[in-house]
Amino acid sequence: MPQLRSGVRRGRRPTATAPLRDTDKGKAARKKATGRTAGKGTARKRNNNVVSGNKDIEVVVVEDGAERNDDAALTGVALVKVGNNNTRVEEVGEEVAEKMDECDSGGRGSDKGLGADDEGSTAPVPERVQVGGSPAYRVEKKLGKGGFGQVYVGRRINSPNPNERTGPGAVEVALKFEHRSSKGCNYGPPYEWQVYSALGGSHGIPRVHYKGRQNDYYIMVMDMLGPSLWDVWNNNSHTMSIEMVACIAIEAISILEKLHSRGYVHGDVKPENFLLGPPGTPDEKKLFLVDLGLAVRWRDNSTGLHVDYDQRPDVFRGTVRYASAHAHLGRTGSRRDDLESLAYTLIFLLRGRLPWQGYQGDNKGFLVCKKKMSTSPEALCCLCPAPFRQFVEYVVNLKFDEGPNYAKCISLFDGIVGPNPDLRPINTEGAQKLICQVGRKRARLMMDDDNEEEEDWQPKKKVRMGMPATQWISVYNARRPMKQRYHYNVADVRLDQHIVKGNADGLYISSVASCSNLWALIMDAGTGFSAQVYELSPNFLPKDWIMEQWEKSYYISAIAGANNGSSLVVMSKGTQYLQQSYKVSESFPFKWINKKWREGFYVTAMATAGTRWAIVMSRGTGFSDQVVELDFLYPSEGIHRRWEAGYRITSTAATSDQTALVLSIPRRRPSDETQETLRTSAFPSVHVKEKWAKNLYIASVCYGRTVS
Ligand SMILES: Nc1ncnc2c1ncn2[C@@H]1O[C@H](COP(=O)(O)OP(=O)(O)OP(=O)(O)O)[C@@H](O)[C@H]1O
Repeated sequence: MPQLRSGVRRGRRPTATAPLRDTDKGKAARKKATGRTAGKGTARKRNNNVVSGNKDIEVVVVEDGAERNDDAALTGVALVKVGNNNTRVEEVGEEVAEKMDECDSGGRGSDKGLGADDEGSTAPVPERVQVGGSPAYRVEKKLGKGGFGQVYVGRRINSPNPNERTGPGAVEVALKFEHRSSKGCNYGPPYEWQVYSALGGSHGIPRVHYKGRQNDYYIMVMDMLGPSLWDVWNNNSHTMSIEMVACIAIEAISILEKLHSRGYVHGDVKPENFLLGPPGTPDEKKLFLVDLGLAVRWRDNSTGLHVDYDQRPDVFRGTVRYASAHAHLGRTGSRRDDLESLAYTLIFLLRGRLPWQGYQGDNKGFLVCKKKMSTSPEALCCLCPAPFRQFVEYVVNLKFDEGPNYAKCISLFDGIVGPNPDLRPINTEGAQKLICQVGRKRARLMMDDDNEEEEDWQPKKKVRMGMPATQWISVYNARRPMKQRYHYNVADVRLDQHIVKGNADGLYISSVASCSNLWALIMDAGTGFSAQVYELSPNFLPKDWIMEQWEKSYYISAIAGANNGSSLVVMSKGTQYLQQSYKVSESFPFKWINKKWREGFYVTAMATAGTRWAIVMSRGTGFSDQVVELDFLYPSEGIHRRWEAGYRITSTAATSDQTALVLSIPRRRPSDETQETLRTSAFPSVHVKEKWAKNLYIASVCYGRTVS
């Protein structure tokens, strides 16, 4: 069954006259299109000589194998040819990730990445510390080291009360050192200080008593805590009882609820960042969450509104093993991400391993995210009690701005732990308070005859199922009635005859796609082109041919690639483009796109061949802004959010792993901005006709990954 996506409609509908259209059988048009004939450079494969001297053309060609081809990972090199002569080498892609898991083989501290090379991690820390009006401390044993700082025991020198255990006068404190040259201190004191000022001492967050700079180090004096959950798991032969993990779930959810209620998301939830209180003290069964260096606001402080949705596929924040799939994909962090990371933390503690451990190399983040998306909650939680699966299912299906039902999540695990809170291996006091609060609120709601609390726990459409599927994605725009024609399952040898016939009928190719090494071809009378050429090539893409056509002032208007590596490139005259570049890459080249955006280029065509991507970017497009939605499944939520913000899909492409949609804001808005999308297993031949009947015409089509 096709899955109909409701589209957006803005502005007036034009007064409809019956649209003119052909069928896939290549029938003659019922009426000749508006007097246009195939232009002077008639749409045929041609081999004219190169005309030199066109200074407006910039060519960016990254040939297969000419670079590391891994834009998503680190730096690559692109050959940039300006005009006909000057070739220079350009660095493309900069390191954007803030913290990454560099070695995922397990082991404490080994999965914390950036910052390890900072001067701060090698320069010796002072032997004596006194900052911000604090007492003087002697620096003792090292407690831990992360990507940003190092944490040591601080022992008060000349303590008036040697029994003072906590608070500003405590004999023993934790000292977190960050070198002034470390990545987190580029603009002064570590960002984490601000977050601790806002959150320190709130339920489950340790208190910071003093902070200040001493010589080269920024130093934070905080409550001394005990082992992390990773330490406990590691010291217990890599196991943890179900009851212990269920208690951790209960208390961790209540800590996150409190942190979220203050407008923040933590951004790096993992076993290493949950610490117990110091052993042998009344807090030894109490859970704390540390490391607020990646915390961000999900709620704007001044407006009180949820922050805006965005996706920057080159930005990764967090730890690879536990990061949410949305974090991998560079989506703005929100409450759902902390809960997804908590779910992975719990499963890790319970099962001792996550299915995406062990990947290495430059594209590790990609492989881990792909595995996360294709692992169903059932597979992830097999052998775990049902509440764990229910929790995973709930959190991976949360929407960007959805308020999680924390109390309901806690109640899932409540049945696993013993009834007497005093006998539980982890103190669940905070969660008890939350459940009581919610209970009181619910009682009030029930008196008001309002059952809102329960609504968000109703079964909803599951987004992540763990079952990969490939489909056709077709995009339809409202247009004045016009002639449009499609062909699909077209073998190489049949292409020419369809194109010649279309041209004779006044049609030009507007989109191309490929499925199973057969081509799909959309031709219509609404392109505005005056001439068109095309090339069917065994290469992805045919560089020499493209450069020849560029010299003759043709610009790439549509591209498609087949699994066998061949490509179909369509170049046209009459586009509004002024300059064009393209890049072929092994992974989606978001860094390159980002760089070209800054130079005034916009994506105007995309294609894939197997796992490779080709992106064409042009100047003079008439777009005022552009964004990318990239996902391991059809990014339905992202598209709806972009639609609401005024974007419309302008290019699509998909591999068998990922779908990419480029959405743009046109400088001149059409009177009817209706756009709809459709996902179908077979080419949507019947559906296209239904769309035509509503004056909706195919604007873009591709075949690839839609379901995970
Ligand atoms: N208050 C504390 N008491 C005891 N140990 C602590 C305390 N704070 C941190 N630690 C230890 O130091 C380690 C590193 O601390 P933290 O996570 O804050 O540093 P980081 O550099 O920000 O780490 P990351 O790379 O995870 O961001 C923790 O995993 C923990 O073992």
